[in-house]
Parts: sequence; structure tokens; C-alpha cells
Amino acid sequence: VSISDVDGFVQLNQYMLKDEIGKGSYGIVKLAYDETSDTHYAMKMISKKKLIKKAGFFRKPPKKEGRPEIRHDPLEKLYREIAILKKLDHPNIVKLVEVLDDPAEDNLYMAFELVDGGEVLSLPTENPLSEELTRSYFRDMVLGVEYLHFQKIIHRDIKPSNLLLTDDGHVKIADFGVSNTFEGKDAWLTNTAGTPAFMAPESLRDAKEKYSGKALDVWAMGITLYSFVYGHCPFQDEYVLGLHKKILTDPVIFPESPAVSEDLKDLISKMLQKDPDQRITLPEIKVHPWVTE
Ligand SMILES: COc1ccc(C(=O)/C=C\Nc2cc(OC)c(C(=O)O)cc2Cl)cc1
Repeated sequence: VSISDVDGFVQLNQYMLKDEIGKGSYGIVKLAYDETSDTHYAMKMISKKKLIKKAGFFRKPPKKEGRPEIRHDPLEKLYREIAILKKLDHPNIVKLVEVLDDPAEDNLYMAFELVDGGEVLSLPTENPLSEELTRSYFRDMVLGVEYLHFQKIIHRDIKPSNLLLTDDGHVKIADFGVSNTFEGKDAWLTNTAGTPAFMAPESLRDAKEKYSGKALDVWAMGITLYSFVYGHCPFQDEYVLGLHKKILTDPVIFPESPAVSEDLKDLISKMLQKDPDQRITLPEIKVHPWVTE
């Protein structure tokens, strides 16, 4: 990897890095321009040192007997994410084009096809989406997640900020930083991962039983669907333990306004079923009246 500073812009191999267009726990995403192909990319920059430090200090002490914390080298997790991304090829999944990883360099760079519209919706918002637009984006999400599950991948962080909007109004799923791969029919998980307001109740119970990975993604898609039409998540609390309690025990409240169709409320209720065995599945979602309308 050759890095040079060209009048304030960093040149990284054939890419000229420009403004920051995304930021998160993972690091930052910059607009990158490849003059050889006159093409723009989204360049995700990850500091390997920061990853190692984050895993080091803040790692919880090993839990009491029953649920041993599996310790993974954070870089090994990153290389697993990259291996996952490299094998994915679907119109509703972000496309990883190239990885620039110089062992001598602290930063690792992931060049993705640029999805022009950025995040589909930032929460909370006073201007939630119409049902028609929500249905279009939701259909794309369903196809993307169905493809991931078929590839034996659980995303585990489905939420609006990880859904990117193309210039022709389609949605691509991004950020596989906490995803799991599995063998067989489904993943049987025990750890919690993802974003608190989108976590399923079964992943918050301290019991030792394992739970289905696919059902976690369906739950997060339900929270996302609710937030598209109402502009905020159904369960919110300033304290994470208060949030967990609400997710575990509170029923979903549908505000009077904005007015939402009975079919959509029915689908959201079935996706936010607290018992994962009763929760609607992806094949059933695909034939739900609101989706097929
Ligand atoms: C306003 O215009 C904009 C156009 C594009 C963006 C944008 O792309 C942002 C994030 N992008 C990504 C993040 C990812 O993880 C966190 C991953 C991944 O790791 O899968 C991939 C991508 Cl692409 C933002 C604003």
C-alpha cells in the first residue's frame, strides 16, 4: 500500500481519499476516487490497533459457569468478516471490491461499491417514511436477509443506519462487523451482539439456553420496519437495563398517528413476538398480505 499526501488529499494506491461520509464504532468511511476508472468508492478505514485495544481493555471478565465467553482475537474477527463479504454477491448486499491491508500499516482499508444515497433513514425523525416507500425498502431487506440466511450468515445488526440507499431507490444491507456464520439449518447462539434497541428478548434473558440466529434478524427487521413508519424505535430507554426490561416485557404500542394500515400493524406484531418459536419466519413474511399487497 503506497500512501502519499497530494495537496491535502491522501492517495492510497489508485484511490484518492476525500470527505468522510460515514462513522461508527468500526472506524470511518471516506469517499474515495479512483482516477484510473473514474469511479467513486466508499472506503471503510479500520485501525487494527484500535480493534485490539477495544477487545483488550473492555472485554468483560469471564462469566460465571455456564456461558463461557468465547475469546476471539479481534483481528481474526475482522478477517472473518472480510472472508464473509468476499463471497457475497447480491443486489441488496453492499459489494466489497478490494481490501488494502499492509501488515506494516495500522489501518486496513475496505473499498466498497459506492451506494450514493447513504443511510436510508436516521433515527429519530419527525419525517418517517410512507407505507409505500416502507414496503419497497422492506421487500429489498427481506431479499437481502433471505440471501444471507441462505449463505448461512446471521447479520445480527439489521437497523436503518446499516441500510444504504441506491440512486434508483433500492436498499443494500451493510456492516457485517458482528455477523455470525453457521453450519446446518440455523445458528444456535448464546452471546448478545448488535445494537441494544434492536436486540431480541431471547438474547437478553440470562438463561443458558441457545436461541435461533435467524429469528434474531427477523426481530431486528421488525424493529426497523416499525421505525420506518413511526420515526422511532418501539422500545426506548435512556438506561440500557431499562431498555432490556421493556424489550422483555412491554407490548408494542402503535401510536394513533401517523395512521398505519391494519395489515402492517399485524406484520409488525408477528415480527415482534417475544417468543422466538411463535415469531413469524422469513418465508411466512414473504407471503404476508402487507408485503404482497
Ligand atoms: C451521502 O452519501 C453517502 C454515501 C455512502 C455512504 C456510506 O457508504 C456509508 C457507510 N458505508 C459502509 C459501512 C459499512 O460498515 C459500517 C460497510 C460494511 O462493512 O459492510 C460497508 C459500507 Cl459501503 C454514506 C453517505
